[in-house]
Amino acid sequence: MSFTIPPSPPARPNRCQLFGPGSRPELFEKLASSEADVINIDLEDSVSPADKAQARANTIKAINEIAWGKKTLSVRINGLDTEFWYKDVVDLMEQTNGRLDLIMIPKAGVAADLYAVDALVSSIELARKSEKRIGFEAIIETAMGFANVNAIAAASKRLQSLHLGAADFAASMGMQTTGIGGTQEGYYALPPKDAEGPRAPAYGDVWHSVVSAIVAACRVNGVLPVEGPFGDFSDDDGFVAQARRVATMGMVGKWAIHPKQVALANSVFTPSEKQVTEAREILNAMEEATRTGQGATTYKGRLIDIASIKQAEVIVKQAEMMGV
Ligand SMILES: CC(=O)SCCNC(=O)CCNC(=O)[C@H](O)C(C)(C)COP(=O)(O)OP(=O)(O)OC[C@H]1O[C@@H](n2cnc3c(N)ncnc32)[C@H](O)[C@@H]1OP(=O)(O)O
Ligand SMILES: O=CC(=O)O
Ligand SMILES: [Mg+2]
Repeated sequence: MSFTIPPSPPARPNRCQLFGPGSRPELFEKLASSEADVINIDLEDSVSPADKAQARANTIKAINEIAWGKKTLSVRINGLDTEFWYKDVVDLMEQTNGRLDLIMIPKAGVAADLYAVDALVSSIELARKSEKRIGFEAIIETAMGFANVNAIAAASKRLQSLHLGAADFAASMGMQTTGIGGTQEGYYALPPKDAEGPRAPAYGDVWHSVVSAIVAACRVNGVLPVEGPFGDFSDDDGFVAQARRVATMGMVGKWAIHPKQVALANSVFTPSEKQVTEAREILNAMEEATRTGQGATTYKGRLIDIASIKQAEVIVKQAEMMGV
């Protein structure tokens, strides 16, 4: 272990973040009564420019009037290159009653993007003598954000989670796709020309490198790594496959852009009974090994050692936080 110990991320469940446009107030009660851990009301890309002011007003009313229960409540503001974002922040902070938990910053490109929002939020909190400190979420969804992900993850003490936004990321990288997340038709390899058997394509994971970069940046800085949208809400199997891939890589949750995706995300990001039982058995086996002076032993025919304790603890801690 390095002498530098990374901070722990916020200890709250973040398995599913359900999004709804601020311009569709008829959805707000449905967001509040969903099973998602986090609710994101969107003022950005799901709201047309002509609706921005009304969406902001709807959102402020909803934050003040709807019973959000124990949900973490977040609003995605407009990008820092627009004329909308400063008023999003000022109005949200000055006209809500303390129920808002997080502000989501889209298209974060450099650490100073978070610094700028932090300065504005801090000034408003000081002016209002606010006891609550608003947290941040930021989306990595541009080539610039990818290139600067480590600096962005370290940019503000308010930052609680970093997200991959596959749609904008694909556009910014110049990727040849219009699909939002998941397996991409063009990203495959074929067996060599003279290999035996059928020449079936093997699809690769086009998001792998950016997911890995986000997870590492988050783990170094005590921030939660979260996957963004999966646009084809008719494809449950595709959603689950994508969610399982990123859960295996260390992400803690995923967005839902339709209510039918909430249960899918919750099931993937809640450790299963089998995983928890196995993790507890590994901890017991290692306790026994330690008692008899061994650093390594076997569990179900495979090696486990002191590193296995840390792996098993990840799953047990997740299960305890989620009450399973
Ligand atoms: C790339 C990005 O930036 S993604 C993040 C920003 N995007 C968003 O926030 C989009 C969020 N999602 C939506 O706006 C909508 O779900 C859409 C446009 C995709 C589909 O909307 P609809 O055509 O109304 O969906 P559909 O008819 O299947 O809805 C089924 C039911 O779920 C409800 N519903 C739909 N979307 C949502 C939602 N996001 N949250 C809660 N409930 C919802 C509908 O009101 C409907 O309820 P009902 O059965 O009581 O009538
Ligand atoms: O904001 C999300 C995205 O995929 O773009
Ligand atoms: Mg986006």
